[in-house]
Amino acid sequence: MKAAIEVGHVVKRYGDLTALNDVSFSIEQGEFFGLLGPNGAGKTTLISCMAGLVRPSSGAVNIMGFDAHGDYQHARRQLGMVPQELAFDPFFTVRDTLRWQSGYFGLNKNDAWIDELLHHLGLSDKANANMRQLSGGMKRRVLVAQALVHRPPVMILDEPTAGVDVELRHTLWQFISRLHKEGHTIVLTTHYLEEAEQLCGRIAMLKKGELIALDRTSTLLQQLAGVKLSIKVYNSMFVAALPADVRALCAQAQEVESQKKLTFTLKKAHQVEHVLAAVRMAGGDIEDVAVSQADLEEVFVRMMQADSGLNGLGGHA
Ligand SMILES: Nc1ncnc2c1ncn2[C@@H]1O[C@H](COP(=O)(O)OP(=O)(O)OP(=O)(O)O)[C@@H](O)[C@H]1O
Repeated sequence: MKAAIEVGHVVKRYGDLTALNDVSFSIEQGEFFGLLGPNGAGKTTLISCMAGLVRPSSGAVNIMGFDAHGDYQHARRQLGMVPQELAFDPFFTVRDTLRWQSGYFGLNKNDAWIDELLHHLGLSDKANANMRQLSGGMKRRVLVAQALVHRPPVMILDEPTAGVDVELRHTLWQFISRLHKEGHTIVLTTHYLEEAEQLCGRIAMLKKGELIALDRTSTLLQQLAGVKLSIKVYNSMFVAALPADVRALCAQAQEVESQKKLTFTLKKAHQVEHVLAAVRMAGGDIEDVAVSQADLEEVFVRMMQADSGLNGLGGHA
């Protein structure tokens, strides 16, 4: 079976800036795939390459076997894209907006499907409202409907729930999950790691234009996370005396009301005792200890701040 999306050695340069540096991976049909990375990592550039909106400096993207640039018409038909930006003709009604988009794909009798989309996105009673009369959240629902008017097998969502209220987020995810169950391939960029953790089967992480991790969500969590150990200490002068292996496990050190809170990300539970013993040996006066399962947020922060550990935090109170 051909891949839903094949990204092959994609490089994108803007002048001196390399926004994407030799990125390669493929997404199978039917996957729910997450693309994560901090601001400026290259996520939007990459999905714009997928949608044929940005031309790679070198390399290529294929959508269901069609070159996103060389065969734009065919590739675009396979793809529904929900962009970050809200951009509509304010004088169009919701229905006109969706009819216009259908016409772009040569679909002139698409009202039955448009009605279905409006229904599932809770927009039926807004069908004849002008776009400018809609709230931001409603406009975002129309963006989703617009991406789906031509029933594309592959759907790309660029931070679809940014700034959206809880209810809409819930409605959207219910609908997107349904599409996924029906066999659609879904690619999602998000800053809400919780969403990615719950929804995505695999996750790719981008950092400064490079692909730094790509794995099943569960594997990524197992391999890189594990246990989170937080300790509160009165006196943190001891930090400098901690052995290097323990310092390297420290993901975060912060001041909380004249106390120091150190957070360690550990792969195995038995390391908890090792860290606590090292803190005591170094003269740390432990006030409180909390152990919990690490989540994707920690994996992400850790990977993005790779080798930071206690460096730069000085280890002083
Ligand atoms: N048209 C452009 N011209 C010049 N530089 C650009 C252009 N588009 C993006 N960039 C730069 O490329 C880099 C990657 O940007 P991109 O928008 O892809 O990141 P992102 O991961 O989507 O970030 P965010 O989470 O903030 O949306 C950034 O440094 C950005 O400033």
